[in-house]
Amino acid sequence: MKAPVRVAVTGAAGQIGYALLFRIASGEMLGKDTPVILQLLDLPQAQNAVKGVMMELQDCAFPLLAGMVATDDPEVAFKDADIAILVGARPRGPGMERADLLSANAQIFTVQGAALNKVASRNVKVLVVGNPANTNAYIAMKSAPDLPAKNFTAMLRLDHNRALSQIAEKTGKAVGSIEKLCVWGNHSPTMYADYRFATIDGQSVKDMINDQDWNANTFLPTVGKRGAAIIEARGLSSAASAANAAIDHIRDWVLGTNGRWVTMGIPSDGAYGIPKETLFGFPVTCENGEYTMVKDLPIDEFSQERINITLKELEDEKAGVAHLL
Ligand SMILES: NC(=O)C1=CN([C@@H]2O[C@H](COP(=O)(O)OP(=O)(O)OC[C@H]3O[C@@H](n4cnc5c(N)ncnc54)[C@H](O)[C@@H]3O)[C@@H](O)[C@H]2O)C=CC1
Ligand SMILES: O=C([O-])CC(=O)C(=O)O
Repeated sequence: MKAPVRVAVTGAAGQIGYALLFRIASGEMLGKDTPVILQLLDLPQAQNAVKGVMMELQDCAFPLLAGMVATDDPEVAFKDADIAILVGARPRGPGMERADLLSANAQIFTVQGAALNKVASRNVKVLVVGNPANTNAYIAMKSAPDLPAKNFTAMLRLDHNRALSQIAEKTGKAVGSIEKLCVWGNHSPTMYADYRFATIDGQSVKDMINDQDWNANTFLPTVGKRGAAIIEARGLSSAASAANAAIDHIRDWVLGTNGRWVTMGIPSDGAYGIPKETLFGFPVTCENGEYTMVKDLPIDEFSQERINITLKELEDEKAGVAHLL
């Protein structure tokens, strides 16, 4: 048995928290040989609800659950954390865009970035889920100057998974057979899900679909507006699929992807003309606990236009929070 891994989860009493914690404790995120200690953060008024979730976790008798802490203090929640999943933030309701949450949520991430900086493991892997996820991850990263910037990531995996399923449906092939898909940019309707490089059993997905009208007018809007469609249908934003994407993101980062591409929101190193440190969705592969961006992909005119639009939105969001940093 390995040593326990300290996993901090914020927003532990929320709906994503409820779909996430049991799967982490059962070993689905870090493997069936890795015990975990859950360090749960939520607001003071949610502490009772967190206690209830902890009682249920206890009642599952998970052999891998080596300990639990509940707190409203980020410096307690992040103490020596190896992994920090920052979910706690306000979700949007019908008619809102994720960027509308910026003023409500931005300050959460200055405080939590500073707390991570002070008390977390120096190798902590941070995943920001709370919206707007890219800019919140950027704020946390800038608020934690003593931690490596590369440790701060934003969740684009739900978009990636949504795109996989749309392509599987269109081609009639199995989701698991699709390789080399990626989603560029912001977790917002401007994201650019790109199947130009994707293959199924070695065959080009672009050639199989061969329908640019479907790409531009059906696929991209469906993936880009899926979060809003779920809010419309459920009256609440996605929770189980978001928790599932968070599990996928951390599992792949920690345990590796065996050469397969996945999408992560990561600080740019300047590649593809994306300014350094911009938290942007890129194709990556993961190995030995590190991600590596897939470089030197050709960007055609349509793709460049889409990338410019999502970049512009991120730059505007960044300008909007400059006063906090
Ligand atoms: N990146 C992505 O793909 C996705 C992101 N989201 C976002 O995730 C966030 C959480 O969503 P839900 O769980 O559905 O919301 P929720 O409202 O059910 O739960 C949020 C929880 O966070 C807590 N919280 C609020 N401020 C906090 C703080 N400063 N510290 C610690 N906890 C705090 C609340 O008390 C609540 O328990 C939202 O911002 C939502 O928009 C949701 C789906 C997908
Ligand atoms: O749409 C929302 O507000 C929640 C979310 O980020 C998603 O489902 O992609």
